[in-house]
Amino acid sequence: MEKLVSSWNNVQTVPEKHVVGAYATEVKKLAATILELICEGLGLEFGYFGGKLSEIPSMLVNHYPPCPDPSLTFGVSEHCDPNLITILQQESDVLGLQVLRNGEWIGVEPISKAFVVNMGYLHVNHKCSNNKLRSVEHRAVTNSEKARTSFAMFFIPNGDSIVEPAKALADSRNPAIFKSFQYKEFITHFINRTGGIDVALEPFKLQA
Ligand SMILES: O=C(O)CCC(=O)C(=O)O
Ligand SMILES: [Fe+2]
Repeated sequence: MEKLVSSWNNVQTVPEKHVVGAYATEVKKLAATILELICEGLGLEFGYFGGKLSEIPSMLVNHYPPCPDPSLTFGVSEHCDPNLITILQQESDVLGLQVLRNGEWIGVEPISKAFVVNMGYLHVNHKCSNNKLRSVEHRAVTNSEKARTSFAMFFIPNGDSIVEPAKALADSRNPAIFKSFQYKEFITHFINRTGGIDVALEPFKLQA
């Protein structure tokens, strides 16, 4: 985490680096605990998601000024986060985040002192676990009167790390449907893709 904070040395727009650094450190611990609990729940070995798969913390502060006509623009259009796990704090009581459930967009009400935990897009790679872990499509809408701010901390795999269906979760009844790939191969394809998010993993699918 020191690396993250020292990388802000030239960033004049982070006024309270020690506060942000302390926040990032605590959120990182939370993410590590959640990832360990997920491992335990899925029957994966201790530390499966630790290390390289969640090595790079990245913080994004989203600020959405009021928009006179929210029907004209999204704050953030629909997407799945292309990382391992995201811990999001909705700062104010303004509704903005929506998740797609059964084809319907549902508002995620901000709860004071609570985080939203998003499984990243890489978890579609765990379809071999019968979708026990799903990445949810989400978006942020704007508000006609109030500004909104959210803080997202993304935990991103190291570019060289290998992403693959967990061997402990794939068997003859639930065969792996994706091949192993390096995270950097995926993210390059994800960024440069021409279609929707459902095509981002196409090149990594195993032949049926
Ligand atoms: O502002 C939000 O609630 C969502 C932001 C988001 O999805 C993102 O930064 O990836
Ligand atoms: Fe997101």
